[in-house]
Formats: sequence, C-alpha cells, structure tokens
Amino acid sequence: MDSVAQRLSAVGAGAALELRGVTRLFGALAALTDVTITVRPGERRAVLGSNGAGKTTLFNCITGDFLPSSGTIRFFGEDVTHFPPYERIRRGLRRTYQISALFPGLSVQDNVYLACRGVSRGRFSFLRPGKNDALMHAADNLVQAVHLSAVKDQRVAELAHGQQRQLEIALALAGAPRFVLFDEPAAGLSPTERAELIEILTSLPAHIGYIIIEHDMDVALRVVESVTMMHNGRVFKEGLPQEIQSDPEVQELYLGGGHD
Ligand SMILES: Nc1ncnc2c1ncn2[C@@H]1O[C@H](COP(=O)(O)OP(=O)(O)OP(=O)(O)O)[C@@H](O)[C@H]1O
Repeated sequence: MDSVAQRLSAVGAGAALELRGVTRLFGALAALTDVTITVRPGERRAVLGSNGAGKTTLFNCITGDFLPSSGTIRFFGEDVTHFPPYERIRRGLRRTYQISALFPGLSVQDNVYLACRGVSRGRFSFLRPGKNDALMHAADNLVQAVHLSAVKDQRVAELAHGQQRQLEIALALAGAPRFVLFDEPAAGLSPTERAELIEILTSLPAHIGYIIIEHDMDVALRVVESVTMMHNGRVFKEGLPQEIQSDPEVQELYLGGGHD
C-alpha cells in the first residue's frame, strides 16, 4: 500500500464531505449546477477551473456563507445543508480567504492565540492568558506547524507577504479542524514561498483533509491526491493529479489559452 492509501485507510471510511446535486442560482445565473462531489476523511483535493467556473461559490456553499438553491451537503455523515457557518465550524470545518483576515497590529503569536480562543469554549473569559494556558500551547504548536516560530513576536504588519499567508493557514487550523478549505493560498507568493507552502500543506496531520482552490497548478497538483475540474459551474472532470494534468480536454480548457 502506498503512503497516500495508508494515510486514507488510517482515518476511516465514509465521507468527510459529500455534495449531492448542489445548484446555486444568482437570479438567472447558475453559478453551480448539479455539483456532486465526495471527499473521504483525510483526503486532499484540488478544485481547478478558470475564472467564473464556480470554485468560490462552491466554497461558500460548503461553509454555509451561501445556501444552495437545491441539493444537499453532508459533513462527516451529517446533513449540514441548512446549518449556519458557525455550526459547521463547531463540527470541524474551516476555511481561508483570498482576502486577509489578520490583525496587522498584533504579533504572530497573538493572532494565532486569538484564533484558538475564538473557537474554544471559554472565549468570553476576560482573564489574561497564563503561561500554562492550554490555548497558548496550542498556539505555539500552530506557529511551529506553519514555520513561523522565528518571527512569532513580530507584528503581522512587518511580515513578508508569504509569511502572512502562512499565518492565515495557522488561523484556519485553530481548534483542531477535521477539514479545511484553502482559497488560493499560493496567490502572490515567490518561488521560495511556494516551496515553503507545499512543505507546510504536505506536513499537516494525516487526519486533516482539505480542498484547495489554486490557480498555480504546480502547487495544487503537488499537495493533493485527487482533482475536481470545474467548468461553467459544473464538475467537468475528476481524477488523479497526473490524469488531470495529461487530459487533452483539460489542457484545451484550462492549461491552454484563456486562463490568467
Ligand atoms: N454574489 C454573487 N452574485 C451574483 N453572481 C455571483 C455571485 N458570486 C458569484 N457570482 C457569479 O457566479 C459565477 C461563478 O463565480 P465564482 O466566483 O464562484 O467563480 P470562481 O471559479 O471562484 O472564479 P475566480 O477564479 O475568478 O475566483 C460567476 O459568473 C460569478 O460572476
């Protein structure tokens, strides 16, 4: 058994995420049409597609930011189609955004601490954090997981762009998620920063599955074991990274002209 198969078999059967016939209309425009996708626990999947393919709308439906016009969404077997976002967060779903949600005036460590606290039960306590605080410990681990220990006391505003993107990943990992949606984490990164991102994503704990929207195919295909290709709001193709990469129709549609 190869390492991917071993990892997936270790985290259990069933589906982490199951979309069945999800359609989302904006007036007369169908941003998603009859989208059916199943992602196993621990699986890492890329969602590719050119501008307007429906990728962000798909994320918004999974998180509960948008309700689907029809269809169902199950998260670890539970029907969450009509759950508000916080109920999905409580069940272990997280996302990152294309637009930064960091506190620029606070340190790296404080940003991560606040994220841990935000998803913990005692979030309304006004007590100052102590050294033995379990949340401080969790924040330390996350800072380390995204390779920011060396700059943990620096203000976010002083970080390089790539470090800020790494910090966003740490925030999404706060509170022990089971599944994360990464929205273009490589956008604007230098080649060195991209290599660091790949290292961070491939080193995440085995039980954490994710979907990554990523325009950079080099990054996307290196950090996933499956790919869903979307076009005009529909699932156009699904397969292994190497199958998608060498598929003539995908090349014509996506890798060829017309994509930014
Ligand atoms: N809130 C909205 N109101 C109206 N139309 C929307 C809304 N959000 C998305 N759309 C439309 O739905 C379609 C899919 O958009 P979406 O942002 O999901 O695509 P995408 O694949 O994420 O594109 P990109 O790569 O440019 O981010 C587009 O035609 C878009 O204009």
